[in-house]
Amino acid sequence: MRRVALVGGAPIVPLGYDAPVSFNPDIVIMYSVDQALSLLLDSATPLSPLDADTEAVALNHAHHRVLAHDITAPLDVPGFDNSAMDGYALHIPDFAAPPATYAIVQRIAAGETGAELAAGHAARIFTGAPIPMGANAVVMQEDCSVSGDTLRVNFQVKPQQHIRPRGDDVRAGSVVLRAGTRLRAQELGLLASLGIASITVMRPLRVALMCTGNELVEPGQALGAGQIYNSNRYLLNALLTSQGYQVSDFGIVRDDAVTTRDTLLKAAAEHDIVMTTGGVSVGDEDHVKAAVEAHGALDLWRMAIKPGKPFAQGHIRRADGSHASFIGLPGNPVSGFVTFLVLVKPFLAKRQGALADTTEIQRFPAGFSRGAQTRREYLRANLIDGRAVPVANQGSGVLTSAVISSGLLVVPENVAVQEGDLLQWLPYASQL
Ligand SMILES: Nc1nc2c(c(=O)[nH]1)N[C@H]1C(S)=C(S)[C@@H](COP(=O)(O)OP(=O)(O)OC[C@H]3O[C@@H](n4cnc5c(N)ncnc54)[C@H](O)[C@@H]3O)O[C@H]1N2
Ligand code: MOO
Repeated sequence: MRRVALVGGAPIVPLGYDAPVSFNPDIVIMYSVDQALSLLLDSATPLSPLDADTEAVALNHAHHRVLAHDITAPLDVPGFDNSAMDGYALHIPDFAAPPATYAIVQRIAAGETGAELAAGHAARIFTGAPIPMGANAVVMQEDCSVSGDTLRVNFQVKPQQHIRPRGDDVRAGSVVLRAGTRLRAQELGLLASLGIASITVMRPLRVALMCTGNELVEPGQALGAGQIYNSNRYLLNALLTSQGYQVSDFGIVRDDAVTTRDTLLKAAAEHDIVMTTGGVSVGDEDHVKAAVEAHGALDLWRMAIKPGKPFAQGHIRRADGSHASFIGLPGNPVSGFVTFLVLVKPFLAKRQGALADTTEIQRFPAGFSRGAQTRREYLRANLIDGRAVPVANQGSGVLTSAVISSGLLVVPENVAVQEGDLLQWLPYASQL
């Protein structure tokens, strides 16, 4: 007979407890977040950059995509010594003490090339223009005076000042980006600076998203008694597309066993990942878990996290014997938001073939005190005067808590917090 762990009476897995790796359907264990995360990551097989899981895309379509191969610079950037300032390129013979005068003999704008500059001569030059042969420094126009064709410099000029040397940014032949890099704006700019017009990236993971619940109504439609709008669909679609995944939106799935099963199987046949919201707790109308167990397996269910305790993960078998990954997010929108950021995001990133996130852990002093809790809690909080202060209403259905906060403050399980204790801080800005 199944023993269902109840809130409060659950066999909470203490920190450091070495839980069995396989899910035993007769015993419902509460995994710690760390255990759950390592189970998830261990089970996340990356798409292979060697097979059909790659595609060539133009740079403008590569935002958020993951590089399939290392990128080696085909050229130096900049490709020539150039001026960092609007001013004058000088051929200074001896860098003697000021003042000094130079004959202005040429003018070089960006995109042009100049002639060799003789000793004691100056070239009018503009930012980005090539430094002419012979020039060994640039002075800013506001630092010197011009009279006719003569330039007067009243200060000590340093050799090579304001000259951006060839290869200063990137040297030809160096590896500039590693396979598995997720392309942000700055990586796209760098690739363009190398003249690269299209790149090979991993095909995006195909994610089927469905929201279960008879109470759900799409925005734009009238609400009946007891109904609510489907917020998870929009929240999760945005989270998934912000990471570059290809989302198939299955909309609302009604709470009945057959519809749930049929939709899950159809989604599994055509997608890498099947993601559901709702229906993973212990209620009679929670059909998702049962369908996954019947047509695959749950590898993970319930963990000591707040919000997000009923989080489920597993796989669904396809007709050909392969399987799709299953992610069952709790129905409460903030629980889905938090478990997506903490667990699903790194899982999907690894499945996609992205390099692991190596962002350094940030910590901030707690702006509050409170007793120990058995679940690790991710409080929606703000940084105020250098302290992390949770927003007032932390309900797992209270989406405004995620809107008015700037990140998640992590309160470890079984630890009492004293004001000033350093707690891990996960800013949304680095998450989304
Ligand atoms: N007896 C117990 N009841 C509950 C437990 C428990 O351990 N024992 N856990 C609670 C916790 S914690 C959570 S979280 C929820 C999660 O339940 P489910 O994942 O099965 O989700 P539902 O019951 O379907 O919905 C929960 C809640 O969220 C609302 N919801 C669902 N989908 C959406 C959506 N797409 N957009 C907006 N809101 C949605 C739904 O109406 C419910 O209010 O279970 C607790 N119960
Ligand atoms: O874990 Mo639930 O997400 O506390 O509301």
